[in-house]
Amino acid sequence: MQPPDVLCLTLDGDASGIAAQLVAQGWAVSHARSVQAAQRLQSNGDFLAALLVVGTDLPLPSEAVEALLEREGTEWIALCEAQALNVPAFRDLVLDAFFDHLLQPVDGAELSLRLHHASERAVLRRRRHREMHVNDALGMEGQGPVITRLRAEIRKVAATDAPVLIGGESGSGKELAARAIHQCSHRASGPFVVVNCGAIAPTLIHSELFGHERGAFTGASTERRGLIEAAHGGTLFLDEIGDLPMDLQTNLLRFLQEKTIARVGAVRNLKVDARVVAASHVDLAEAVAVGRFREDLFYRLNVLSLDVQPLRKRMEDVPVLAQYFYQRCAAACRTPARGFSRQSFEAMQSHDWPGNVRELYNRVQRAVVMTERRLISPSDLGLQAAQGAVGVALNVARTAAERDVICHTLHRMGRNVTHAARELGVSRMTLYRLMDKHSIVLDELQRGPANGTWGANLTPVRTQQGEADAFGAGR
Ligand SMILES: Nc1ncnc2c1ncn2[C@@H]1O[C@H](COP(=O)(O)OP(=O)(O)OP(=O)(O)O)[C@@H](O)[C@H]1O
Repeated sequence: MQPPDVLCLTLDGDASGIAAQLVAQGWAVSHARSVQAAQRLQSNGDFLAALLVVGTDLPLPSEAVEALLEREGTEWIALCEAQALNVPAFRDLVLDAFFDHLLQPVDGAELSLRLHHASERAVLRRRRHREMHVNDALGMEGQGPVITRLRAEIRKVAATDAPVLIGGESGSGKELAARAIHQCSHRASGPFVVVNCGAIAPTLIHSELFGHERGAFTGASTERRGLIEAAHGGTLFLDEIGDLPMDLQTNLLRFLQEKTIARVGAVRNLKVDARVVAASHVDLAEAVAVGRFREDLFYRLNVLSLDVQPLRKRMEDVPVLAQYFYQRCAAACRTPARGFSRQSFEAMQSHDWPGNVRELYNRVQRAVVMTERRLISPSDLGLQAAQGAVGVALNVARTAAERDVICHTLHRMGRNVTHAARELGVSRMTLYRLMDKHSIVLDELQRGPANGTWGANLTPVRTQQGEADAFGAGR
């Protein structure tokens, strides 16, 4: 087994004795004698635990040390003389930024034990960071204000158990929003059952939803659990709720009020614990007004409501969604395509997307499968090339350019963050923040750019040349 790595930074004095003790305890010690050297080691290695050995030269060069300590994923232990803790600035730093501290002279076994604890803590922190990152987007791509607000609303409604009614045009992402509510809720480990009320034959829908007992009707040779029961402990997603026949609306209302159902042909009721999330692309208030939907059920379902906006009202998300779908499709099939042409992005920006996100997905999927080009063209997408200068929003272009420059510089500097930061004229901390913002992972830069560009989250930027100017998707 590989010995665990520890970074040991000594700012003054001699720590060779401590390093020797750690080696004797089975640690692989990377020793640095300056903050810069420690930063270099940290950029090239992966340390769960690190040790700062402090002598008498206090206070420390605070900004540089703080930047080092702030780096996500490493837990630090301070090793100092007792009187060092009388220096208020150092004492505060120890309290605020270190996992633990030990006083000199130190016992090697004790130090090793604390470093193991620190490593375990770093593993936990990294896991939480990863999970938060995954949960951040709730599986919903897009960075614009509309989708950001929707994600915030989803988190709020997920914290309750009340019914939710989701409105929005077909293909806009209502089911995805319902899944996100389920996944953010305390029911996440339970089932998520989807019922498309418009797709089940009226003669079957009652027994599909509520189940039936044996012999309840001709052909019911065995008892059967319905979809509501199948959602016990989880979430029942009723899509196209406006298509539910009137008599079943009454039964559903009873379920919402009493949390019990009766299977067809049953003599007793069953208790079912399922949260109901319903969606409709028709205006249910209007359906109520014309007598096609029960008013009491509407109010019962509409306790909390979410509106998923059509794609044409959040065009800033189109490039991000297109890249996301491209990557998904390209990973699943052989395609010569390496990204979209500039004209494609322009054509996507001028299209009205009546079929919303589903239409965008279908167009990209078709293009990835069918194209014979390196860069997907508007015709591959089945779109007209945009007329005139339809551009990409300036902020979108800026973001893409910023990411590209950072990736290129890090790659050129052998993924050394310190050198790249110097080259870019920013501090290391700023560079780390920017890498975080653009989801840049150092390891992934090893392979180099596809088509000379770093595409993962890139969106188009206008250049002077023709169709060949585009961002690849960085596969
Ligand atoms: N923000 C998003 N990020 C990634 N994929 C999305 C996003 N929004 C929608 N999609 C995808 O678009 C497709 C349509 O979404 P969804 O089925 O949720 O729409 P819907 O509004 O429920 O449609 P319908 O009304 O026809 O049932 C799905 O493949 C879904 O995964």
